[in-house]
Amino acid sequence: MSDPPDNPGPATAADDIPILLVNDDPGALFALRTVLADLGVEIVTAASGEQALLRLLRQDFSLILMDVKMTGLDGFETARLVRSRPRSCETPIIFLTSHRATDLDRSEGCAVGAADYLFMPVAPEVIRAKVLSFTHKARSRQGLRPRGPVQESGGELWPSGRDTSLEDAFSTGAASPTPCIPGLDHPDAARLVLEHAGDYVALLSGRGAWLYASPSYQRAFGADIMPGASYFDIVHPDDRRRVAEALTHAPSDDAHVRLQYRITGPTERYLETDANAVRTASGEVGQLVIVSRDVTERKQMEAHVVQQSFHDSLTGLPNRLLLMDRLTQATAHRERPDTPLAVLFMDLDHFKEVNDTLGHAAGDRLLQDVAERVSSCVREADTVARVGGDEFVVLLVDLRELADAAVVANKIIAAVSASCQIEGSELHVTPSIGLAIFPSDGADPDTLLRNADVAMYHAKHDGGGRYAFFAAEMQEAASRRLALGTALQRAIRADEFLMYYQPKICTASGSICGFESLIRWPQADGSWIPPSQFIPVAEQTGRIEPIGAWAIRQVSAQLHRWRELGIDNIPIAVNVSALQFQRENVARSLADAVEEVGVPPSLLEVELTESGVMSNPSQAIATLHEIHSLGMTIAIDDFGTGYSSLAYLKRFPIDKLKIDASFVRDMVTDPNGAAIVRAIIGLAHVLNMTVIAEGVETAEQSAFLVAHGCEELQGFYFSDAVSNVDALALLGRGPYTVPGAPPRRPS
Ligand SMILES: Nc1nc2c(ncn2[C@@H]2O[C@@H]3COP(=O)(O)O[C@H]4[C@@H](O)[C@H](n5cnc6c(=O)[nH]c(N)nc65)O[C@@H]4COP(=O)(O)O[C@H]3[C@H]2O)c(=O)[nH]1
Repeated sequence: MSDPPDNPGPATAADDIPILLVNDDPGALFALRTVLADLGVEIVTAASGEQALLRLLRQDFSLILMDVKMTGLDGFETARLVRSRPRSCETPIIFLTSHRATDLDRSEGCAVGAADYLFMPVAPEVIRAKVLSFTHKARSRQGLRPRGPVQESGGELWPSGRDTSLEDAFSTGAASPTPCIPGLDHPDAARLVLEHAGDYVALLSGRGAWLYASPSYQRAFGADIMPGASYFDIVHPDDRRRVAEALTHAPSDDAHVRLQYRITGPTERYLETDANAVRTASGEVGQLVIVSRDVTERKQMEAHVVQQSFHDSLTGLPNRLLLMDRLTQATAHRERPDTPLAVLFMDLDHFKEVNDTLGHAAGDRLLQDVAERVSSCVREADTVARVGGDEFVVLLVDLRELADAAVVANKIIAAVSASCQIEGSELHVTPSIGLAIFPSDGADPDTLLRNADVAMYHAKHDGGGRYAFFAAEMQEAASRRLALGTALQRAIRADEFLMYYQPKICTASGSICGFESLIRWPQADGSWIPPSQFIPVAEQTGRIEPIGAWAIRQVSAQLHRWRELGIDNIPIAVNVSALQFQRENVARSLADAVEEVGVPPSLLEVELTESGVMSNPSQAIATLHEIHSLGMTIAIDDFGTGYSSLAYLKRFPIDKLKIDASFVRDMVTDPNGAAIVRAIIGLAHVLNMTVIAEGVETAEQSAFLVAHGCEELQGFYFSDAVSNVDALALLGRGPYTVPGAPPRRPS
């Protein structure tokens, strides 16, 4: 390689087109020159943008490596002038800049036609590779370009409109080029370049022994780097073979092989390495140039992002996304199709009550606890995922036989049902589990999950704390529920419901002391869909609100019509579902409905189920007081079927307890049933409440209830629920004879 003369003569042969290094920092120019010294490329230097343009007037270059920030003409401005000149408009320019370069710098560089950007500090190998790549390209283009000396002047050098004052400025004041000191072996040069390289740079023998390590490598791995020692000693044992194999395939051209691996040490750290091989004449790897950087933080960040995207943040379990992926893998690549694969869909019974009574923090703690318990019941290869609030899915992949799925389900039920201490409270929760088996219950992940969910619904419906295998009939039932939900939507829009009224009989007088409104849904074929079927579906599908609002309006309108007929002392009870009751504005909507038709609120009785009120007693107490303060009567329906807290019962403004029909049915035959009924009546009276019994079908039942002090009776023995017209007729008839009640004197 020869230094360029200050006053170069005719352009060099195209085979040997020099490159131009432009930098106003002599130290940087020196370092660059040194790095590129042994590439066999002629190097010309310029200490400013102006000097670079001057050089371009005299000769062509295969590549310009130019600093962006220079005093005088900066890199971008110089590039613009280079580009505006037809002779050099295609000369590739690589900008060298610091890591602090802003995106604005980058876009400006692109605008002026930067071929590449190198951010300092940069590994010498990278610069060398780039330079080689561009000079190769220039060589291959050489035949296409007109050769010959560069003309010093004339319109073809710069197009018209150029800044001639600039041209004049650098063509006269030509600063002398930086003196050139050749040789990579210059100790200062090597130190200057390599000490400032941010990456770790090393030269290894073909067998991986250290030949050279940059100071940065030495700082990081100190004692491990010894002459003759193997580079692979710093590579994690599990990654050594892979790294060694990859390095034997390292390319020797301007490409490189990139690999990531762990390094030895007390903590897990990762290197990312670009490797080039220097091959012998026979093609063997003679030496390896490796440029590495520590990417541990990046890997940790990536791992964190993956963890976040595929795992549930509360329990750390796989989320639905990861579950679906595992399920897809498991069903698509079944290695042993003869071994069953089971999907367990699990939901906690009454989880909402834990959340409502103990708060969300306790609920979260419980979910974490459940996650651990379920995970402890399955094998490593199985997957436990959390797919919703209190919903978990277990994918069992390694079952010997189908019955094992039931064994695991039982194990999970036992583990989850064991009591646990959460924030000072002892909790008992039970799970309901549905099982679906691949492929008989579903050949794809979606169907399997859906059917396991359907089976879970059945397990819950049967009382919870149990499992159920999916059966085709369940799907039919689920489809029926779905169809019912859709039909309900249509019925709401088409106003297809009717309100019926069942009388309540006063045991003392035998007269009707009120009605319970009961919704009816007539069908085109003359049949009815009972509310016990469609009200739960309406609750599950979010359609209970419009139905509940309709019922309240209907009852208010009925009360209004009767008042117009002079009947103003017969209250009507309306059923308010648990979901409706939990809405913030339930008292307001009740008040609005009666106000709208001018009916006194005292004529409206509100029937709430025991479980609806007790699921969140602290919230219920406020709502109950609100309703009560409006002047409405409050009755607790189905009393005895749920779990009432006596402490709350005392504090609730409840007027009436309604004994559930199941107790009424059993009480005359079952001593326990009788005891329960007596206890409810006694409790109500102690708490100053009235008692009503529903489902009274026989004279015997009536007599028992009357004998124990029950004030009101309701049931088929007296009357079924009837239309509003028939209800009016019932009001017109005389009092009922109430079995067990003392005979009345004729009035
Ligand atoms: N075996 C027997 N049954 C008797 C007897 N007397 C009355 N019944 C039935 O027992 C149920 C009593 O209503 P509920 O406990 O409030 O239970 C109601 C109530 O929870 C709900 N429901 C009915 N109408 C409405 C409504 O408008 N809104 C809401 N949210 N729920 C309603 O649907 C449930 C069932 O209502 P229905 O099918 O009308 O069934 C009614 C009624 O027809 C009897 O002597 N023997």
